[in-house]
Amino acid sequence: MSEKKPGFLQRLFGGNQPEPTPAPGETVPETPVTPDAIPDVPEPEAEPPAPVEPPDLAEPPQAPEHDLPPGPPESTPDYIEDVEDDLAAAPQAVAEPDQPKGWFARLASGLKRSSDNLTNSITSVFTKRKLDAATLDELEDVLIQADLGIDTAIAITETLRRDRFDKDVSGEDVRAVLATEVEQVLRPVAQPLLIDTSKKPFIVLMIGVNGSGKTTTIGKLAQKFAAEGKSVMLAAGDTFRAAAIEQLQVWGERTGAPVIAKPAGADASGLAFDAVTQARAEGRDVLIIDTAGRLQNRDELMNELEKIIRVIKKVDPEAPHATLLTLDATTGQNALKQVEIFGQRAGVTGLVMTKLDGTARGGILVAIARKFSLPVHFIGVGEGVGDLEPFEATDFAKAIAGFEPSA
Ligand SMILES: Nc1nc2c(ncn2[C@@H]2O[C@H](COP(=O)(O)OP(=O)(O)OP(=O)(O)O)[C@@H](O)[C@H]2O)c(=O)[nH]1
Repeated sequence: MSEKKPGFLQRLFGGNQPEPTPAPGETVPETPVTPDAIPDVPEPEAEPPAPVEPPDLAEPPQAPEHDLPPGPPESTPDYIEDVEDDLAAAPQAVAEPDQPKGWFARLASGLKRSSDNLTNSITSVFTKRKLDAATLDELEDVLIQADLGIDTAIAITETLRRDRFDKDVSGEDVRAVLATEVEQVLRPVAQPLLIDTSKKPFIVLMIGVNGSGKTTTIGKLAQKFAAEGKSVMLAAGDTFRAAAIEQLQVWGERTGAPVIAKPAGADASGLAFDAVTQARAEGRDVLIIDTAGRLQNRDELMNELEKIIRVIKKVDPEAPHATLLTLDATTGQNALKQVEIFGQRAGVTGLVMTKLDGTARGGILVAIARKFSLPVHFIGVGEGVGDLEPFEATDFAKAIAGFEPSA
């Protein structure tokens, strides 16, 4: 699935850098990505999800808020048809899958803030200096501040201490060691999401904190699976927000996947049950279930998530076959807590890291990989449908260390 087009190297450090997505919790003052953006440590207090919110500005086109009449679940409820009429008249805000750049260029471009942050700091530490203990200490600080995690920071400095102590070391030498170490950490977790076609449907449950990119990722995945010829169904399990239901309907329209939805405020477990039953009856290949965003420290919301999973298991005891946690890279260290708690409560089977384009803290993925060894299936470096790709350790390691793919 990974697309490698020629010509991307020139754009690696590229001039036509898109305006980075603002990153909540960044040290650099920025404008928030969305109203739902999650602040960094200390952990924010959750606002209980509101039944109706105005749509995110950066989301796909949103119809005006509708009063959603109650009714039985069905593939295309009447109120959705009204929404679709409105959407048809609205401009399409979701990026078209036309991607002038190759994937590595987009990855490098997206990770540019992270890699600039690292490479500039490394360069400032290694300006014509022999490698001594003080320099190694400084380097360790730089690596920790880049969110790579203490273990990785120590591994890198220990390698340098062993091989290069008291010798001239350039920033580029250090970046090479960094790339090698990061790749070693990431290689075991870079695993594709394998769809077991013997499951009809293969059920993917998408979970994560508010605004982490669940719905957008579902849309991007639906597009990928549909392009592979799979028959996909979506379930609008974020029943807290009418806008989220509509957002998923837009993705359903775009990808040709029917969307099981209920009016906002409906019971998410009931919706999941109906969706699994219907997808099974229709012999669908893949069912992707959206869920409302919830902070991991909100016990009652985590209980609700556990209930959704119990209800899914009533129809298929082996399901969900994949429980994917979407992590917003801009949340930095808080992502470690999210993996831990969602893992305990919901049995996360794999990770998707989004918004790597909006942060200088992409190193957090390395810390997460080392600590949890959970598969990382996909990373997102933009809002467009082509900005989600299977995760590849070598590409990521080279991009974050500021190298070209062939280096
Ligand atoms: N820059 C950037 N933005 C992204 C990426 N993935 C998602 N987004 C944006 O992040 C915002 C939130 O995405 P959603 O998919 O609505 O997040 P969610 O987790 O479903 O949100 P809730 O339903 O509120 O929990 C939207 O504006 C997306 O376009 C990414 O990889 N890069």
